[in-house]
Amino acid sequence: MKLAVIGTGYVGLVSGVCFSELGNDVICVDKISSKISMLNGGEVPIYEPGLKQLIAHNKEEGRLSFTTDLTEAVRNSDIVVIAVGTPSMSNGQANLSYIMEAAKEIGQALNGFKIIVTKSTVPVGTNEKIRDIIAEHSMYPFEIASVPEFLREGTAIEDTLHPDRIIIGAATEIVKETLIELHSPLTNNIMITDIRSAEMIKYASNAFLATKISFINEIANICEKVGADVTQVARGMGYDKRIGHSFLKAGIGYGGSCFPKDTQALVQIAGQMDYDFKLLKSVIEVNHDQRFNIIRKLEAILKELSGRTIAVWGLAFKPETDDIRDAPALEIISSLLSKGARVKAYDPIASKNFSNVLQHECLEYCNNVREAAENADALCILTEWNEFREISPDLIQSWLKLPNLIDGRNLYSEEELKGTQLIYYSVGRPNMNNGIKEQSPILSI
Ligand SMILES: NC(=O)c1ccc[n+]([C@@H]2O[C@H](COP(=O)([O-])OP(=O)(O)OC[C@H]3O[C@@H](n4cnc5c(N)ncnc54)[C@H](O)[C@@H]3O)[C@@H](O)[C@H]2O)c1
Ligand SMILES: O=c1ccn([C@@H]2O[C@H](COP(=O)(O)OP(=O)(O)O[C@H]3O[C@H](CO)[C@@H](O)[C@H](O)[C@H]3O)[C@@H](O)[C@H]2O)c(=O)[nH]1
Repeated sequence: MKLAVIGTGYVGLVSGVCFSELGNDVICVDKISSKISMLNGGEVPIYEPGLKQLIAHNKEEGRLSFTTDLTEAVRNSDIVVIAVGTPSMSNGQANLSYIMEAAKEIGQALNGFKIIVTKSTVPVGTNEKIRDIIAEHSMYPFEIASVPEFLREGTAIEDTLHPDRIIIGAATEIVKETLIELHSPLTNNIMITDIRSAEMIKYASNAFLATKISFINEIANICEKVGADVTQVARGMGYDKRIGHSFLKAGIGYGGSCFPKDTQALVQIAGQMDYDFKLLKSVIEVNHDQRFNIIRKLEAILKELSGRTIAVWGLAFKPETDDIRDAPALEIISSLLSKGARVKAYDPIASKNFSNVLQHECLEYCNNVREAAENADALCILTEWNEFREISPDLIQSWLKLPNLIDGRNLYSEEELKGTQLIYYSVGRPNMNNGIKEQSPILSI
């Protein structure tokens, strides 16, 4: 099949290259000419493991190309995939301006029957608006479909080539049949549904996963008070098949380009229909507060942060990505700076993106873990990069001026801390001091 994919962010690029890998002819379009020049020159504007090689392979095979010319791409395709951004507006609602603009341009470009598939995450009813806008600008017949995307950054190719499920929201047989044929090499688990339900499945899935994270973070906060270990609690809970192990890692809260924006958008979608989504509002509030536990823990140890030097390892919202959209590190570092601390930050690949949005005279971007940690009054770990796991707590202690380690991702085990003189605060686990576990007071029962 011939596909035009509009937008070369994570979703457009990864799904475009994966469709190409399946043997389809794919033209990826972006209005940002620098992105297209990079892609044509063999560079990839985002960091995603394996993506560069897969793009190169499919370009060589002659099945994948990049252009800024949306009209030409649409005219040479049977299926047009919309994968443009739907960022948050200041009130939390999804900004649909890129979607509407793309729909208009697609409508103007149509030159015969095509299926227009929306992969962007959009509020319920948006695909119907897309249909109206295209119809307004085109005299050719077309059909629409909602095929939401569930890939995760960092494992995007694996997720796309081996998805848990494909959701196809469509109204007519021709669309259902064509899209089943397109996706069937990926999985047998293809669910056909109506367009509005497909749109809602995406938001409900992200909201549910975000809820799991906020739930376990609250359990972690209680574990700290009662002297239990949240990693053990999550493990024990996860053995129940109805609960499962995934998305029960306590930490500093979720970030990234999706959960924060999609949870906010779903609250707004509900609100517009006069429904107060109380549970999701709490999930968002808990998530926002969780990142400040890092500050509270630092203050518990150091009291005053003004004049202190704090090392930070990890700026990306999660490992294996250079994406810093809504990364907890942004607010944590901003808070440290506002309290008068000096921050030495290191991330294996996200420092450049981070420094584009956060510059401060007291914020220094370091070239490696040691440079960041040396002579600091405390080290905070904010992203669980494997590179950090490999560094022993002993070595960290030898680099720091004061032996304070705040581990926001529970990287180290009790065993690894034994024998060190570190004061170690993690998430939802007993604090360690000089290699010894601190006992919480026993509950009066
Ligand atoms: N990032 C993810 O991991 C992920 C996963 C699943 C779903 N989603 C959803 O997919 C959508 C895209 O996300 P993303 O992170 O890939 O977006 P992004 O914002 O990183 O990239 C979107 C790209 O679309 C381009 N664009 C916008 N309007 C255009 C137009 N009219 N013509 C050509 N190009 C245009 C922009 O220049 C940009 O490069 C969002 O709705 C998002 O919520 C994202
Ligand atoms: O147990 C967990 C799991 C995740 N996180 C955090 O949650 C955020 C999101 O992680 P993840 O879901 O792995 O990354 P994303 O790439 O944002 O992917 C999510 O958002 C995408 C965009 O909608 C969806 O397509 C994916 O299915 C969905 O997992 C990150 O900050 C993680 O640190 C936790 O704190 N604890």
